[in-house]
Amino acid sequence: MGTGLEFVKGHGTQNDFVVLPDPDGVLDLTDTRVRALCDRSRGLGADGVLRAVRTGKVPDAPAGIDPDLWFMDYRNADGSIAEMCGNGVRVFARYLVDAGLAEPGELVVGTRAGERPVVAHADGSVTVHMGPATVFARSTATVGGTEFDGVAVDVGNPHLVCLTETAVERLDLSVPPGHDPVVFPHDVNVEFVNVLGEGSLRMRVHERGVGETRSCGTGTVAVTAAWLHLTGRDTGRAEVHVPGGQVTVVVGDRVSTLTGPAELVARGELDLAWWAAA
Ligand SMILES: N[C@@H](CCC[C@H](N)C(=O)O)C(=O)O
Repeated sequence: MGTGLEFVKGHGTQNDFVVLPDPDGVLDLTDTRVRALCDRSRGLGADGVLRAVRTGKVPDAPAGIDPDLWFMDYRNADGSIAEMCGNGVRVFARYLVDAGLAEPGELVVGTRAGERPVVAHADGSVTVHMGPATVFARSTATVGGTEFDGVAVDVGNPHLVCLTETAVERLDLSVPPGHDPVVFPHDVNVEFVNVLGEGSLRMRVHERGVGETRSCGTGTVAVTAAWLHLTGRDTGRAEVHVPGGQVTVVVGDRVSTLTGPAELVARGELDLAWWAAA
């Protein structure tokens, strides 16, 4: 490698990220630089940025996370910070293993939602222990003047899940769905879901801080929890089909798991002059 800034590009079910290795926490990752990196015309293009930094070097990391753990400092494409990213953690784990920073198998990743145990499987897929998925309210979303009933779910970050009979392919998600700011004071990720059969869900998502994406890992956990809740159950399993692929979600009493693919597609260097000007 030369003198530029190292990056890795990866995706999980086509939710794509730029990984920036920064073990000592010295990168000045401003929201302007995140926006430039994620821009698909003037940057590398991505839904978000994952800075790989030791937890002890992150001043705003939640208390109680082992300072030696690798911390996923997640940023949305608009530069905003989010608590958690389910597809991002899978890509992050693959990056750590690929870079020799973690052994394949079981590892733990620090996130703003807390520690997340992960299993990096030999076939390239990754299982993430996502913590609890908590249904906390009923609310509504509006798309093109039509109101959809929804269930509010906390998966470390906020989600509004709308199960609907309208084919999700028909919805216009080019603009953010309307939502109730009293229920979601910090904005929200909104999912629309068709039930295909027992344990089989189809989802589209409009992500806070990004726009429509081809997948959202925390969203797949939220839609499974909401579907179970609306069918009178607290625990269960679903295959969730998203535009970018398919993942498996198991919602348990205290913890949910998300299993799906994670692929690294490129590694290279950012031009230092571009970075300085960004
Ligand atoms: N794509 C992610 C979620 C990323 C964060 C989200 N946009 C938010 O602001 O909460 C996932 O895979 O979970």
